[in-house]
Amino acid sequence: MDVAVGSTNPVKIDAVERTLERFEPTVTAVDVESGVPEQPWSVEETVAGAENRARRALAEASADYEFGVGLEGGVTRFDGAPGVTLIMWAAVTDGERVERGGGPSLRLPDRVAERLEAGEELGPVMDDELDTTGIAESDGAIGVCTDGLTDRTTALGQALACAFGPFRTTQYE
Ligand SMILES: O=c1[nH]c(=O)c2ncn([C@@H]3O[C@H](COP(=O)(O)OP(=O)(O)OP(=O)(O)O)[C@@H](O)[C@H]3O)c2[nH]1
Ligand SMILES: [Mg+2]
Repeated sequence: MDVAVGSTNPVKIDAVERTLERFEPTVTAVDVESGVPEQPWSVEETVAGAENRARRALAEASADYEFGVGLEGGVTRFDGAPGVTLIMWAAVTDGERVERGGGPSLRLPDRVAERLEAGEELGPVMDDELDTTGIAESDGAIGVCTDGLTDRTTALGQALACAFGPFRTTQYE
């Protein structure tokens, strides 16, 4: 099974390889535009980014690729909930149908949220606050903010499972 992923971020490629392991996929990174801002600021924008990445990755891959996958991280405010929430969404397409799946979400620290509201992007803000380099390519904000109870690979993998599963099960026929 050949899968084209709309990102070159190794953590996203790893999430796809690990989650789909039982299908023994060949996973290829395709450098595509998400078509949304670097830091999406709503569920709609985040889902749109995931869908664009999935469609564009499949369109740019060679013809024998079966699936395009898009993974997108975003932030949003939810009515009635305090602060700014990190969200992540996956989209999978077979070229006709598109399925979407949501991943874990959690409230970001207020000092991080304030900088996002000023227009900054989460990855660089986390690196700056933590004095790390490339946290978005390893544990991610979700790994740091859960004290390692989960990490970005696992979290994105959960979103992917929810978007990919409907292509495998007969429950939707
Ligand atoms: O979903 C996430 N889970 C996390 O735990 C996490 N930690 C940081 N970020 C940041 O969220 C922004 C949009 O993410 P994103 O989908 O554009 O990813 P990315 O920029 O890392 O890769 P890519 O755009 O090259 O594919 C980027 O600033 C990421 O650094 C996370 N996103
Ligand atoms: Mg990005």
